[in-house]
Amino acid sequence: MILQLSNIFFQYDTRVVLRNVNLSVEAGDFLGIVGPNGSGKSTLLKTMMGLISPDQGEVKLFGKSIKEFREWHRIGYIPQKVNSLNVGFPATVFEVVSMGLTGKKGMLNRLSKADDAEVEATIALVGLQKKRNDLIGTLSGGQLQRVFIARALVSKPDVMIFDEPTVGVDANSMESFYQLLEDLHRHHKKTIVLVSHDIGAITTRVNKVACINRELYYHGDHLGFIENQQQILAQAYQHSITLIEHGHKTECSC
Ligand SMILES: Nc1ncnc2c1ncn2[C@@H]1O[C@H](COP(=O)(O)OP(=O)(O)OP(=O)(O)O)[C@@H](O)[C@H]1O
Repeated sequence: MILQLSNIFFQYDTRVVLRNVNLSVEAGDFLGIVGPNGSGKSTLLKTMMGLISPDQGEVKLFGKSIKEFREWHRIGYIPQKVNSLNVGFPATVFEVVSMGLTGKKGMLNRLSKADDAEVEATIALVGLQKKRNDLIGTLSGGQLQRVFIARALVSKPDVMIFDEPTVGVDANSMESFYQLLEDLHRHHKKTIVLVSHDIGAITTRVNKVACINRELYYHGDHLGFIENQQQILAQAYQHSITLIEHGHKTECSC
């Protein structure tokens, strides 16, 4: 078992965001997590990564309680809004991808020739060989996203966790992004967890789906989700009401 969340409750101040969530990720899963705006998807990922602690419940990574877990290089996390990060930072593609190894080796250790070769191979894997020496500030949104994927990938994680990776990426790059994920899953045996708004796009690519709106409404095989999609989404989205207030349209999932 790669990841196990048991009876997770979490609230920001008085607002309950996760209620009794039980979710597991097994080796070989390609899990898509869907749900309305503000339904707790990012909070769920942050809980998985130990960035926030649940008020109740237990998180286990690779069979170990998250409190004792230290092998963070086994998990590659690509946070939301990679594209809006400060890309004025004067570093090349090679340098940024190399940073993915410093966590594993420690900041003060120089990279060996073998490490450099690993960085080169990872840059090639995401299709950026020609951009190797370019400053990241000169890249398109789709290319920049690949740099961050390579940075997460270079330490050879077993699982890669993506939070809304296609936001700000154009349609062509999106298609090649999904192809890259498929390649990582199928040929490089990576377990993948992907949060997305784009239900149609992901349910045809993943093999498991979790549908959340604070509580979990579905977790299982993607075909089971597709078959019962209308019913599951109606239940999960039933509290997502659109309020018209003073002429402004406000999405409220409450
Ligand atoms: N740091 C925070 N402090 C207080 N409330 C927060 C904080 N972060 C998120 N929230 C609230 O918690 C709820 C869940 O947010 P979260 O970002 O987990 O949802 P999401 O499903 O990822 O949303 P989206 O699809 O819009 O990215 C929202 O109502 C949000 O406003």
